[in-house]
Amino acid sequence: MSAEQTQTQTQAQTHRRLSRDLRYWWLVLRSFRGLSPLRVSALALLTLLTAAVPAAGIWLTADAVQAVADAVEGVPGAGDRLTRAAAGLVAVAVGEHVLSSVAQYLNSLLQLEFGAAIGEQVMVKGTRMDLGSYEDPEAYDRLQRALRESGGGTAFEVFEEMLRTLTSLASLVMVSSVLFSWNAWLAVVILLAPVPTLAAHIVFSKEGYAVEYHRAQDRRRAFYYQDLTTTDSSYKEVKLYQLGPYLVDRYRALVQEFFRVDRGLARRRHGWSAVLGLVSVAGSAGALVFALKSTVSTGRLGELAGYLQALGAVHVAAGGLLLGVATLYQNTLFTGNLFDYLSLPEGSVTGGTRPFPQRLAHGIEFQDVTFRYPGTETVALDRFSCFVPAGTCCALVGANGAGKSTVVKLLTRLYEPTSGRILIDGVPIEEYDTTDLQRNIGVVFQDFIRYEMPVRHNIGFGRVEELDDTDRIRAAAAASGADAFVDGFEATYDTVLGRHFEGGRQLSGGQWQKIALARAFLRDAPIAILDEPTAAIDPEAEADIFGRLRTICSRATSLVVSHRFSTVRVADKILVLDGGSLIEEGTHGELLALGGTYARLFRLQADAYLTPSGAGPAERSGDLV
Ligand SMILES: Nc1ncnc2c1ncn2[C@@H]1O[C@H](COP(=O)(O)OP(=O)(O)OP(=O)(O)O)[C@@H](O)[C@H]1O
Repeated sequence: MSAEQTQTQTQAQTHRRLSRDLRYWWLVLRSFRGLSPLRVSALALLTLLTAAVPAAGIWLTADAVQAVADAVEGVPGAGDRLTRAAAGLVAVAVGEHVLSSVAQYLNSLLQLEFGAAIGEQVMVKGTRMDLGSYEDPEAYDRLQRALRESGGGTAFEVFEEMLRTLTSLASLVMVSSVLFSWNAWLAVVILLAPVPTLAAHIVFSKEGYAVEYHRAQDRRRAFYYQDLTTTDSSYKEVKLYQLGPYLVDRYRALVQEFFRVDRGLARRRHGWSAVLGLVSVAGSAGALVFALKSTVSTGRLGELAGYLQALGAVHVAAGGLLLGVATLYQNTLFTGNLFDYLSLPEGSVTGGTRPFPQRLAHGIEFQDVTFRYPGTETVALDRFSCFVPAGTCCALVGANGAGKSTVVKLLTRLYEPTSGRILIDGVPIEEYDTTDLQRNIGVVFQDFIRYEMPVRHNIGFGRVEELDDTDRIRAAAAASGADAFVDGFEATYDTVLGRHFEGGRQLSGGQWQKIALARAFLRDAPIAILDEPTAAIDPEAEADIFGRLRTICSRATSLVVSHRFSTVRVADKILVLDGGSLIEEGTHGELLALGGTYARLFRLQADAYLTPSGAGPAERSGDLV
């Protein structure tokens, strides 16, 4: 590439970066829209007013010192000038104090308001994102980077730095006009002195950000190792497999690598800052000597006092500018993570306007559905077709990775099929209003949530608008068998579950699962999906739930994913998946008679239970289907 092309490319990059930064600044300012306009404008005005303080101070100091010198010489009127200048200096000092006290108060209020608003926006956005954004590592990294900014602290700092930079600039301009009115050359030297240090700060802030950006995965890994050694859910395994030292070693290796890179950066940053800072110091010292010498020839002592104060004022304003620009640059990049996240496209899964039926009349149909997870080549479903008649209970079985949960994700519209169609009551699924569709599906996922909240919420979240309807919550708990233990709690449905909060009560795995089932039952929706709903529930309770499933989900068309044949056999229809395709379907009896995969696996599991001694059922059959 020629030097000219490289230059053009660099210019284009700079241009792109600048317009991106301008966009982020605009987004930061726009985020203030919902906050108190009076507070925002008062803060901006007060902060900018403080910019006039240094120039006024220099002017008045020069006046006062000259008046003192003239008074000593007995120049007429010098005493009055001195009184005026001294009064001016006092007024400026008091004014600055009042302005900055009020500005600090407004600043702290706005910071609280801003943090709360951004935190809320991040949460709302999280609920609107596609599942793909959570399951794709790159998108998840972006999400995590944004979460780190979700307190709004960095974005607010950008606002503060914009103000500080503007104030410092305004202050420099005003000080310059005073200095230029005295001596142009001296003004130039004083003003340029801080530039080299400024340049070093900007360059290294940029490098620091790039380093942090590229290590996002490793940072997350380090947090993960920390998490494994400090959370209740992983404690038992880490302890008994003695994983502690290994995890600490992995963590240490990562942070040592961070340290190695950061040390290199710190050496260069501080080395260059020291060298370039020396240039700045030399500039200021030269200006000082020049000011002293020129005062000898002009005899204007007031101006000398002004120069000396100006050196300090320029140092402070340039420092403010330096800090403002450097931190503004770095924080703009970090806050970019937040705004990039907030402006991510929402819901690639598109829906229509058709309301979802209260009860299915025909059924659910998958027609030649193929699905690949975004960013992967693996075909999770391969021309999958099936029909689940309305009002029936259909079971999905298949080996691990066969595609069962993927069917659930497509039916619940968490993903869109790559090709093929899903019809509900003969209508393509995308014609239904997505929110309405999701409201009309009661689902228990394999990895359901254990809300660290009262039982009422854990069950009531099935119909959040009816959280206070204790009778319905009780009925749902009775349907899943959760009432048996909840009624035994002192605070019954107001008992807080989990261990994270004070007074929380921990449940067993099976009890949690019954609570999750109650949540889905409460929904009383036309479609019920239970993805491995009873894996942790004892066989007696499982038989009871499934024996009554039709009564519990009386209006529903249900889809049950299970590895347990005792659960599966009661279904009206069983779909057997293998490698993302449907390989067999029928009732339990029909599939046994067919003598295919289902029959083989059923017998394997049944034999394992009937084997009098030796290997236990789990060992013999495992999770074969
Ligand atoms: N989020 C994802 N991103 C990429 N690939 C995925 C994702 N989830 C699942 N897969 C892949 O899709 C295929 C089907 O997975 P799925 O979870 O549907 O299987 P399953 O039948 O439910 O398995 P199991 O019985 O273990 O729950 C598997 O090959 C799996 O590796």
